[in-house]
Amino acid sequence: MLQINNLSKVYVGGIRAVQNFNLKVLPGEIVALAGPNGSGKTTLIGSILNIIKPTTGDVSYLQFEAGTKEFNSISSYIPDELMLPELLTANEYFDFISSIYKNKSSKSKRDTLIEIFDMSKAINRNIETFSHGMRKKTQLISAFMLDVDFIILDEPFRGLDIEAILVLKKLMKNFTNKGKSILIATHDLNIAEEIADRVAIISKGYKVADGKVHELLQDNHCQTIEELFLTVSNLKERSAGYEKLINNF
Ligand SMILES: Nc1ncnc2c1ncn2[C@@H]1O[C@H](COP(=O)(O)OP(=O)(O)OP(=O)(O)O)[C@@H](O)[C@H]1O
Repeated sequence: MLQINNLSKVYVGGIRAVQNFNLKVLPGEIVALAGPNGSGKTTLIGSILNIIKPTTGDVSYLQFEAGTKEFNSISSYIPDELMLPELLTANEYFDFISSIYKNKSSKSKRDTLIEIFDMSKAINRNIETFSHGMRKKTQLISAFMLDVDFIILDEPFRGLDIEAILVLKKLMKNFTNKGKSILIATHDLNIAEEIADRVAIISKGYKVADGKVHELLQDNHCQTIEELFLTVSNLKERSAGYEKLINNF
């Protein structure tokens, strides 16, 4: 189980990006993390990856603390930015990732992923020649070819075509059906509702909702996940205000 315990982050200058945040991602679960711009998602993910040092609190998976060799060897991460080594071919990049994860990388999984993401013809080309979607697929293949216990995905569906979206949804379900865990950060609430077992909403650094979507809708007297998001993020009044502005635009 991935566990974020009472995590807070105050940046230099006093900005409180994350405040007393707790979250569990159980084996077999997909949890979606959503929140308005600037609400603390990136800070939280950075803390899980040990790129950002929390002011208080910690992150662990079973007995392994974030930042340890053990923690890193059982996790993989796909960032939203498509930063890849441009002068390597996709195949060379996969070799490189495999060499880091050593025996945790599977050649047969890699071949299957290349096939189902329709990348067979591209893998011997330099990444610098890839489109946005091909870069995303390259990152997804590099994460799902590994035998890790949990994956963190930042906006994994952004820029993928319809077929790749369907493939990714199935892959994610297949991964968690084996008792593994996925945390995705996304602004796409419809996909979050469709694929996540639980949704956690962060607003101004605080966790303001965490649960199954149908239960959260009921508890907050909301009809849709968008309405829920605006309600728990305290943005409902603002949204009524800008509706007026748009009507008079
Ligand atoms: N390095 C930094 N120094 C100071 N403040 C920062 C730093 N990084 C982020 N912040 C602040 O922390 C808060 C949370 O930012 P964060 O990037 O975690 O939000 P986010 O939810 O990922 O936003 P978005 O959806 O726009 O990507 C914001 O107020 C932001 O200005």
